[in-house]
Amino acid sequence: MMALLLKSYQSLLRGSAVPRRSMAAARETAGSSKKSLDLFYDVVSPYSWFGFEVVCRYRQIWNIDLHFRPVFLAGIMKATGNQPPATLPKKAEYLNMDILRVAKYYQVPVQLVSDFFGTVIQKGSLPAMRFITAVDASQPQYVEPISRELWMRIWSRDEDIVKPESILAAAEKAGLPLEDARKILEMSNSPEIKNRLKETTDQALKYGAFGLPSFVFHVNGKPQLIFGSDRLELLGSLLGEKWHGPVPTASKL
Ligand SMILES: N[C@@H](CCC(=O)N[C@@H](CS)C(=O)NCC(=O)O)C(=O)O
Repeated sequence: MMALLLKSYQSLLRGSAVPRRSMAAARETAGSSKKSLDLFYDVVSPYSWFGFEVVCRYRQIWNIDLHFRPVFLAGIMKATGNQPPATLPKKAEYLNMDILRVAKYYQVPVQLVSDFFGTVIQKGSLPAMRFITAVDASQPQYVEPISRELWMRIWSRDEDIVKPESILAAAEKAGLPLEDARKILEMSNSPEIKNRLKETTDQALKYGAFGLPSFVFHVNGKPQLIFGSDRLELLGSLLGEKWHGPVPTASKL
């Protein structure tokens, strides 16, 4: 396991992880019947969690080749001059209701955080998103469960996601062996991983992202961006697929 981990880290250092976009373009031109969909997300964002869970549910139904693209939301906000919506008091009031309604409707166990400013704005998510990026570079099969466990911490149980022990606890819950998790945590502070997260964030910005979740798919080689977990019906329609509600297995297909 560790040998595998080191091998993928070495290949990352050699730069073999860089041309990820050209791989997606190649998949499209190869005429694969699977539709490629990039999901740009940050675990600091509860709406990203909604989008993440619903597209995971639709992966088989829509025959999607789903690519998790961890990014840094604060970087997107800074680069675009956007503000987290909840920093506007009236919006924050509304969002506190909206998030709980959507959580129930989408069946994702989101709860409000007790200290929005301290948790989301001040602490943020940089160490967590660097860790997910390092997992993506070394053991990508864990990106989905680790992202989910980090969301469970911050947006369901109101727990920390930036301390090393918090990240390791999430990794353990996701089934990543502790020894691997420690190595990946160390690797997450390397310039390569910092750059990789920055590159993915820049890529989202190039597609036109200003917030999260952002979904990108390609039509005739042209990227199409969709913002929001409330635009999944539209996303399905653009992919030529049918929307069966946020919990498709529970509905009549
Ligand atoms: N209506 C969208 C809202 C998504 C949203 O508010 N995302 C936040 C992060 S949690 C964001 O990046 N907002 C940027 C903006 O609203 O301009 C949804 O339902 O998903």
